Order: sequence, then C-alpha cells, then structure tokens
Amino acid sequence: MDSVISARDLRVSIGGKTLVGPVDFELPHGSTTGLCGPSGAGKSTVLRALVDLLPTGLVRTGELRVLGDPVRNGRAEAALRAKVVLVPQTPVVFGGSILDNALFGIRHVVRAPRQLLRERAELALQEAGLWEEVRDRLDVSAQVLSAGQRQRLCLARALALDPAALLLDEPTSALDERSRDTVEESVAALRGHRTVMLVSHDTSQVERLCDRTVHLGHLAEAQPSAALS
Ligand SMILES: Nc1ncnc2c1ncn2[C@@H]1O[C@H](COP(=O)(O)OP(=O)(O)OP(=O)(O)O)[C@@H](O)[C@H]1O
Repeated sequence: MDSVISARDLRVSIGGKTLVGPVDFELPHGSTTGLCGPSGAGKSTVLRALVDLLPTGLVRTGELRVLGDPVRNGRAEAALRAKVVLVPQTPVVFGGSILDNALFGIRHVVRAPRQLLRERAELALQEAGLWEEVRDRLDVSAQVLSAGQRQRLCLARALALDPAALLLDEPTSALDERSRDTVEESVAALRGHRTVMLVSHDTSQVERLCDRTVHLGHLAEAQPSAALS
C-alpha cells in the first residue's frame, strides 16, 4: 500500500448522468498534488467525493481507497473523516476563542485529557504558521483574526487531527496578496511530510506549491479521462 488515497474511474453523477470525471489518481505519502481544471470542471466536487460528503442527489461511483481500504459510497465512518480532512474555500470560524476553534475537530474525535488535546492544538497552530501571531491571545475570540489568519486557523484545526491526507479547496482565492503569501508559506511548509491535494485556479501557485498535478477536463470538451502530469 503506497498511496494515501487511490481513485479509479471516479465519477460523480446526478440522476444517472455523469457530472464530473472519470478521473484516476493516486496521492502518494508526502506528496502535494494540484487539482486543476476550468471553472465547473468539478474540482470542489471531487474533494467532497473524497471525504464522502456529497450534496444530496449526487452519487460517487468507481473505486476509492483510503490507506488501502475501500470507501463505500455514503458509508464513510467517523474514522475516515478524521483521516481525510477537507478545508473549505471559505474559512469556517466558530464563536469561541482561537484555542476553542483549533480544538474543535480533535475534541470530537480524540478521547484524551484536555491538556493533551491543548498541546496537540498548539502544535497544529505552529505547523500552520499561526502560533507566533496568537500565542499570547489563545483565549480571545477568533472573530478578531484577519482573513489569512482565519484560513490558517482552519488549517491548524485540520492538522490537529493528524490527518493522513489534507484537502485544500482554493485556500487563498479570497485573500489579498500579503495574506495569500502567508497561507502559501504555511502550505509550503507541509511539503514532504503531509499528503496534500490543493485546488487552485492559479497555475503559478500550483507550480510553487505542488510536485504533481491532476487535470480535470470538461465532459463537453470530450476529454475522456483526467490526466496526471
Ligand atoms: N448539488 C449539485 N447539484 C447539481 N449540480 C451540481 C451540484 N454541485 C455541483 N454541481 C455541478 O457540478 C459541476 C462541478 O462543480 P464544482 O463546483 O465541483 O466545479 P469547480 O471545478 O470546483 O468549479 P469552480 O472552479 O468554479 O469552483 C458544475 O457543473 C456544478 O454546477
């Protein structure tokens, strides 16, 4: 078993009609893979299919394996949700403190004393490159954070779960240049020791951050299958 995620003939359909795919790819351990394609090609839908969280009516077909184990459509268990974690395009920041937000995922998944969970959350804030900016105000409301800091807080929340794969959906699309650079630095620091799939419209960003690319084509453009370059 060499790949964290393996997708074979993966499609997403609605009412029997293929909406996205077919696509084949592997995410090797420690790789950073760009998922590219024109608007509407299905990048976000593929990420949602990988975490088995498609909107009602959309159905995944084909083979999906996580750490070698097959994931049945609509039947993923909590364990899978902690192994493959999606960070959505718009950061979801809850009403509590910065620390509460970083703890939000592991608190529900890991049974351990709060102090241990806190240590994991703090390490995740370091890994996400946010620690120096928040270490003195962990108990302050997360609502005070800037857009770039919020995106890195969501990254920390995901990293605290120690996921086998991290799926990032356009993490910088809503950010100004300076915030984009800070988020990019955080993603770049994961390279080689985290397994990441990154959706981005920005081809230069994909070149900067990724070591491989999966291209999704439009069905209408008669691309029979997605290609890995
Ligand atoms: N719940 C849904 N019901 C019907 N069609 C949907 C649904 N969700 C997505 N689609 C369709 O699936 C296709 C892929 O959408 P998706 O958002 O995954 O594309 P994308 O490549 O991420 O686009 P963008 O780059 O613009 O964000 C689109 O044609 C979209 O309209």
